[in-house]
Amino acid sequence: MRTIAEFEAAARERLEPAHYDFFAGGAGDERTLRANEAAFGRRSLVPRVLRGNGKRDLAVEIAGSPLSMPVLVSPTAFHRLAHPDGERATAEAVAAAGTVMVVSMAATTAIEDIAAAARAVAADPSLWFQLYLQPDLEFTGSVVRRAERAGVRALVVTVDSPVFGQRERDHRNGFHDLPPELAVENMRDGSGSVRDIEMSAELSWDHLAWLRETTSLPLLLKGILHPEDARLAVAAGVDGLVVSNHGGRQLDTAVSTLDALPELAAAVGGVIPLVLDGGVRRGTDVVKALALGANAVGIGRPVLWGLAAAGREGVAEVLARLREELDHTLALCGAGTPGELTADLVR
Ligand SMILES: Cc1cc2nc3c(=O)[nH]c(=O)nc-3n(C[C@H](O)[C@H](O)[C@H](O)COP(=O)(O)O)c2cc1C
Ligand SMILES: CCCCC(=O)C(=O)O
Repeated sequence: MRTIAEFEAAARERLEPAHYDFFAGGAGDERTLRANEAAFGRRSLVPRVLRGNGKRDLAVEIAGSPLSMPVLVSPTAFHRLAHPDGERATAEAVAAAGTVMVVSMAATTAIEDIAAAARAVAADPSLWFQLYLQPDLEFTGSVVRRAERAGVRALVVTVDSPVFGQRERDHRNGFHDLPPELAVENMRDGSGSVRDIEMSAELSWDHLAWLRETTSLPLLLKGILHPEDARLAVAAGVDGLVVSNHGGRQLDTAVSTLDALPELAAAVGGVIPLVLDGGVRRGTDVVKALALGANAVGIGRPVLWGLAAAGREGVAEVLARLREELDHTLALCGAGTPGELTADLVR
């Protein structure tokens, strides 16, 4: 299998239909889900030539973490629904590839076990932890302490989910919960019972200020689309933003991330890094996002397709293909590094 589309087809064959739909689906009419990919298709590259870039270097640094390429793994829930090895397999493949895995708060493996798996293949792996701020701040604080002790290098606070998106496929399939043998392991409280993740519309910048006080880890906000929110985030001392519409799973008809990117890049003016996710499937997509102002991209579903199709090897293969395509596209655009990509290369 060479392309992410082929991995998706293989994953679809293997997965229970309701689980495939949970991974693949989006909110409402899935307009935003489609728009993310379509936005890359609407743009063309205008390559430069004779630039003398025989040796390319894909490495970047984001929020203090080194990445071997400007592609990280966005947080996705329930990896053990995709493959029995679940998040451990993902962590091994991502650590071996030298990039960042953002572990979902809704992982089906405990953060300590994910960190151990990553450390078994790389001396100093970069794991970030995604957090839904819980209205119970004391419990939120205990999850943060746990992630810190496990050695995560940044927190990614998802802010696009004041309520859970309406996913019609899940309603139709009656898919609402994990099977009884799986649990959201990072939501265990002191007594060992597993709490439900609460989405809360009460959350405000005050809660973020509390989090900023409670940890010294770099903080990124995930799910920023409005430039004014980007400015507020900079003012709040946030260390980075993930330009995301949750892969079209929250607000349907929300702007595609690539369309939102230029205004967000202008709003932050390079003061903090921007990671874009949603619809990235090819090396050319990565180049377009970087040229229009992202410092890196995140991939969600492609990792799940690799994992479902072939476990750790499948995730490794998805990352290897994207790296190869990115390197190839840089060469064809006359660029030697991600930093050389500029907006004039995109129409
Ligand atoms: C099955 C699935 C589960 C997800 N779970 C989470 C999650 O737990 N936390 C979160 O912040 N985002 C979650 N996301 C959103 C991803 O982090 C990311 O924004 C999105 O998948 C990017 O789009 P892409 O799948 O087109 O690459 C999930 C996405 C999918 C597809
Ligand atoms: C409570 C699980 C949240 C998973 C999630 O964020 C998603 O499915 O998009």
